[in-house]
Amino acid sequence: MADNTALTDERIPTVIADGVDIVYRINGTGSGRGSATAALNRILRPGQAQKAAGTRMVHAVKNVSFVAYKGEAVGLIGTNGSGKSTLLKAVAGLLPVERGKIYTDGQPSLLGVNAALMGDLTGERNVYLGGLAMGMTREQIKERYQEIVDFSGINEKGDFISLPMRTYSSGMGSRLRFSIAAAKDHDVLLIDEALATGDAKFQARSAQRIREMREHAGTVFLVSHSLAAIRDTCERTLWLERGELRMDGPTEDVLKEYEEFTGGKKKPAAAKPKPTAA
Ligand SMILES: Nc1ncnc2c1ncn2[C@@H]1O[C@H](COP(=O)(O)OP(=O)(O)OP(=O)(O)O)[C@@H](O)[C@H]1O
Repeated sequence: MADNTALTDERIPTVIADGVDIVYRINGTGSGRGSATAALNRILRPGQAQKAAGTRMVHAVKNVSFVAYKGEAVGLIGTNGSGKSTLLKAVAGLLPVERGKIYTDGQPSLLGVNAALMGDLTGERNVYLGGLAMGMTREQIKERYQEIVDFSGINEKGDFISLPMRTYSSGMGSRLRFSIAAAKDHDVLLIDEALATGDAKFQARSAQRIREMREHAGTVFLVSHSLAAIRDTCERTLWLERGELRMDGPTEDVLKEYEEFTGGKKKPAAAKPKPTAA
């Protein structure tokens, strides 16, 4: 019999980012930007017109490299505008890279985009729509429908699932989106802030579901400003700052540095004198 022990111990890479740069180009930041002549110029003389129209470039992600493995939950943190969502969109294949390469094993699903839900439809219709968008069959969705609704907790306070989704609070909307996405096992699941809007009970439930998804399938990426959600869910964290990968390591180590950087957890200050009773 063949000895597979060496193979089972091997870590399987699911996402490889190799020296990735992502640049946004914003047209029409110069003078005459709105005119038809400027638009025609842009088509006929792209090089010249780019200058005249004042095309601005935003270098959102700079030379980022990492390897994520099967069974890992990876947190992505950084201050506002540091490039987290941009990097996630590129991993999902929704944004082109300027330089470098991103390799993925399987189809990554970006939560909230794959579940392309519609505000005018009821929650129930959206469960079907989101399920179909993720490649589930009508029968599979029917089978899991009650489980999805129960997990979302949408109906805990009344029959909300039969109301249009636009009537939901932002927390209710993101709970339903997460529940739909979580109904399927994903090769690579990318979650952008989805947990931050749910209440504490839902956050605990979704953290548990992410752990299950990691066991059953591939890799989970979680972008969040909630360091508690990152701590609960991810054992490894990437810290992006101004588009650069500043740190990649065990969550506790990275969060410690990050908290010091953002001033979230300062070193204990010298004790203030207690006010004396008058
Ligand atoms: N569609 C876009 N067009 C042009 N520039 C963009 C676009 N989206 C993002 N950017 C720029 O790219 C940079 C990174 O933005 P990104 O949304 O990836 O950051 P983030 O870390 O996810 O921020 P936040 O924590 O605030 O959500 C920012 O400077 C932002 O202005």
